[in-house]
Amino acid sequence: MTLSKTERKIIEASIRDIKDFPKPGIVFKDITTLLNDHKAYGVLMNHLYQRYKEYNLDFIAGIDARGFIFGAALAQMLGLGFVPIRKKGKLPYTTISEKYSLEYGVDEVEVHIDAFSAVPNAKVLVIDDLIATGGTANAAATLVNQTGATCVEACFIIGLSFLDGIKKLEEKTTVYSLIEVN
Ligand SMILES: O=P(O)(O)OC[C@H]1O[C@H](OP(=O)(O)OP(=O)(O)O)[C@H](O)[C@@H]1O
Ligand SMILES: Nc1ncnc2[nH]cnc12
Repeated sequence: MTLSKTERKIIEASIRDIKDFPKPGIVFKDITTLLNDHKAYGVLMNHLYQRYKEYNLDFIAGIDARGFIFGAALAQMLGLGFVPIRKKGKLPYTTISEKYSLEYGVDEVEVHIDAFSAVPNAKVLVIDDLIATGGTANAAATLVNQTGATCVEACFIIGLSFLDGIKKLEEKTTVYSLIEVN
């Protein structure tokens, strides 16, 4: 199930473009306006629910920080557990971690080693608000797979398809992005 034209229009209209943030030449896709728009947020969450109720998922894993907002709400709607994939140094229990490249330098994400252990061979959806270079999502999918679970799909509200993040991630898992920005 994919987004209808009407659903796409409502969601797209609720996302605000901020030019030259955080630096000149970047158009920042601001999802705070989507979250503030009850109708658009509802259309989005209902679409995600309708799509993923067919997937027989075991967990939703959200990426720090904006992926938590969509991931935790979706997990609750689907009756599934939510797992946070966090930036380094935030999780209290034993973790596994994965480094990834940013435009400048490196960063690292972590997950609790037992996050998916309640279900053997768990099927996991990774979710975030946006994919740009794909470094963050790639590291998240790698972590999920390293725990013994499987990342069956990675979902993004916005995909910056002028970068090759989606293409790279598709080598590892199925990718679904609702709004593609060229
Ligand atoms: O595809 P990439 O090039 O890896 O970039 C995408 C990531 O960047 C943003 O998060 P950010 O690291 O800014 O953290 P935040 O959600 O805490 O703002 C966004 O929410 C994604 O997680
Ligand atoms: N253009 C963008 N807008 C919002 N979040 C981002 N993360 C990486 N690139 C981004």
